Amino acid sequence: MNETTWRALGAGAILLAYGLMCAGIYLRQRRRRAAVAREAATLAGDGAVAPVLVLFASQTGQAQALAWQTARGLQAQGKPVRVLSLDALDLPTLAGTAQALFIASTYGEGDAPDGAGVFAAEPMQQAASLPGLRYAVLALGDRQYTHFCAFGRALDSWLQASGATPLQPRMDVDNGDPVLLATWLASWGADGAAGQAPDEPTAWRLHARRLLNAGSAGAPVFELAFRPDHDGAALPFWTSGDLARIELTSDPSRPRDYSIASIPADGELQLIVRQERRSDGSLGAASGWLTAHLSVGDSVALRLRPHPTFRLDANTARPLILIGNGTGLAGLRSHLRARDRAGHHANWLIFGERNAAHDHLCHGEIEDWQRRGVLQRLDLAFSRDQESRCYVQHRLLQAADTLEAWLARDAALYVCGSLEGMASGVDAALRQIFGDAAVRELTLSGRYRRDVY
Ligand SMILES: Cc1cc2nc3c(=O)[nH]c(=O)nc-3n(C[C@H](O)[C@H](O)[C@H](O)COP(=O)(O)O)c2cc1C
Repeated sequence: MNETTWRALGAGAILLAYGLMCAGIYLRQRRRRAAVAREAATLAGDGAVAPVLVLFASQTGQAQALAWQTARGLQAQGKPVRVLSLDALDLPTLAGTAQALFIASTYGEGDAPDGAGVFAAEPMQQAASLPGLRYAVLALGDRQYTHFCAFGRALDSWLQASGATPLQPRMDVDNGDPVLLATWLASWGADGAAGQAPDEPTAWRLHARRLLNAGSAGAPVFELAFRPDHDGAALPFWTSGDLARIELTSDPSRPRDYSIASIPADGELQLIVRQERRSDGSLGAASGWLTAHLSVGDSVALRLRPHPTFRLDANTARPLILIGNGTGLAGLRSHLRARDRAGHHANWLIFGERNAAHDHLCHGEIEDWQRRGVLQRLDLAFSRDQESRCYVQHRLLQAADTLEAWLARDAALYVCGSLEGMASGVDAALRQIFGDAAVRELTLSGRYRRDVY
C-alpha cells in the first residue's frame, strides 16, 4: 500500500471513530430524555389536555422542592403537569406549551445554577419565538449578593423578548421569604403553609470537636461530631452528598448549609467547618458559634437537606473522580465512606490545601483508603509548598491523559469546595482538556456534579 492509501485509511478510521462517538452521545441523550419523561409522566395525566410545564433551575434543591409543591397544587386542581429541570427542556417543547411556570435560583455572580447552565448558555443566548406561551417566574435569591435574583430576572427578560405573555409579575424572593413563597404556592392551588422546607429539624448533641489543622497559616478547621440528642434515638435518614442546615437563634432569617462529612453507618453526623473571621476580627456568626461558642454536650437543631444534585444516585456504579479543596473535603469524604462500605474502589481523589505539614486534613483516613485500595489514585496539591502556587486544577491539567482514560471508562466528576478559585479553575481546566461540548454532555448526563460555595 502506498502513502495515499494509508492516509485514506487513517482518515476513514478517524471518521468512523467520530461517528461512533456522536452515536454514543446521541444514545445517551435519548436515554436521559426518556428517564426524565418517565419521571414527569407520573403527573402528566392521560395526554388529552396539554400539561402545564413546571421548570426549575436549582443548585441545592429549594427551587426543585418548590417546583414539585407547585405541581402537586396544580394536579390537585385536576390539571396535568410536567416537572422538568431547565437543562432537560428543549425549545420546541417550550414553544408547543401553553403555560409554563419557572422557579429559578441564582448562583456565583448572578449566574444560573448548575442544573440550568446549558439552557442559559444556549437557548437563552438569543430570543426565541414563543407567542403562544403564558408564563410566570419565581426567582429565588438573596439580597446580600450584588446580583439579586439575576438569573430569574434574565429568564423573565428572555421570555418577554421571545414574545411570551406573563401571567403575573415576576416574584423575587429574598432568602426564602415565607410570605412570598406562600403567595406563589397559593396562586397555583398549593398549600401555602407547606412553603417552608418540608424537612423538620432534629435535635443533636455536640459529641466531639477536633482541630484538623494545628499550626496552619490559615484559619482553624474543625471536625464536629453530633449524635442524636436522646440516647438510643434512631438516626434520621441522609445519604452521602447531603447537607445539614443550621439556623442561628441570633439570626434565624439566614440559615447556613454545611456539607455532611459522614454517613449514617458512622453513627454520627460530622461536619468540617472553618472558623471564619470578619474584617474587624470578630468571628463569623455561624462558624464562630459552631467552632468556639458551642460546648461539647450542648444541643443543636439541624435540618438534614437532601442534595439531589450532589448525591451519587445514577453514578453509584461508575468510577468517581473527587476534586476539592479545604473544607470541601467534607462532601467528598461522605462519598468515599459510602464507596468504601459498598466495596466500590474505583475512586480518585484530588485534594488541595495550603501546606502539607499542617493542612493535610484527614490524612490518616486518606492514607488508610490508599492502603486498602479504596483510592486507586490520590493527587495532592499543597499550594504553598513550592515557589509557584499549585492548585487542584493544575493537577488535573498534569494528569489530563489519566483523566481522559477515566472518563472513557464512564467516570463521574464530583467537585466540592470554594467556587472562586477552585471550582471555577477546575471547570476551566476541564474545558481546556475536553472542550465545551464534552463538559456540556457531562453536565447534562449528571456525570459532573458540584457542591460549591
Ligand atoms: C455560593 C452562592 C452564591 C449565590 N449567589 C447568589 C446571587 O448572585 N444572587 C442571588 O440573588 N442569590 C444568590 N445565592 C442565593 C441562592 O440563589 C438562594 O439561596 C436560593 O434560594 C437557592 O435555591 P436552590 O436551593 O434551588 O439552589 C447564592 C447562594 C450561594 C450558596
